[in-house]
Amino acid sequence: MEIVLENIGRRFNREWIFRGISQTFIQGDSYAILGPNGSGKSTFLQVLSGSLSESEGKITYRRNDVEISTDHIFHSLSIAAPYLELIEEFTLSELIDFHFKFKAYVPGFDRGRLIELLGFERAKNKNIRFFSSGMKQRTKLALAMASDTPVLLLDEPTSNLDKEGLKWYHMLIQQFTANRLLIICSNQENEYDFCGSCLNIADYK
Ligand SMILES: Nc1ncnc2c1ncn2[C@@H]1O[C@H](COP(=O)(O)OP(=O)(O)OP(=O)(O)O)[C@@H](O)[C@H]1O
Repeated sequence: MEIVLENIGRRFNREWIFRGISQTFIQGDSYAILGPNGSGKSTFLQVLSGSLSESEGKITYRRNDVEISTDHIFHSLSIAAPYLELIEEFTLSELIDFHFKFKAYVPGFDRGRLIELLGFERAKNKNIRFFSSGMKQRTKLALAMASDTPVLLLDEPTSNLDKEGLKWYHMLIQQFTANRLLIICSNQENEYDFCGSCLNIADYK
């Protein structure tokens, strides 16, 4: 899988958030999207994922040399981001089953193993509404990691995680990201210091 950006720009009304980004993202590599608060990292990730349109330029998604349209790219992506809410009315077990109606598990995984990975055996029948913010963040990360997609997009992956959570996040990165295209939006070095390339969104104003 590769994502090719040619001269991409996005504006809201008259304000350009970024312009002139040309970059090829290749499966098997990891990339950090950097920049201070409000610089446009999340906007960039949403454009990259096809959930927000670009204002100028061109994005091409290709898998095994076959082009994928923006309308179908969702199937190839997993996203964990603060603005993507979990369904609060579901229990953890229900949420997992719902999520995996739309995505396949990575080989060897199922609901039980995912709950084990989360360490939430005692919370599996608890409504998401009653989860702490850290528990919700762990859940978002685990759902994305355990989905069998070539592309993994993470926005502020360790927000609300404690020290143990940070270690757990690094374990997930080790276990689940080999041979995938990993893109992380961050302004915290310990979230992305293993990434092979960095792109600073503030350079594209
Ligand atoms: N729907 C929108 N309409 C107008 N402006 C928007 C919209 N969404 C985002 N913006 C603006 O785009 C800019 C970039 O926001 P964005 O959330 O992408 O930044 P960020 O780098 O992810 O920030 P943070 O690190 O704080 O999460 C901000 O000035 C924000 O106000």
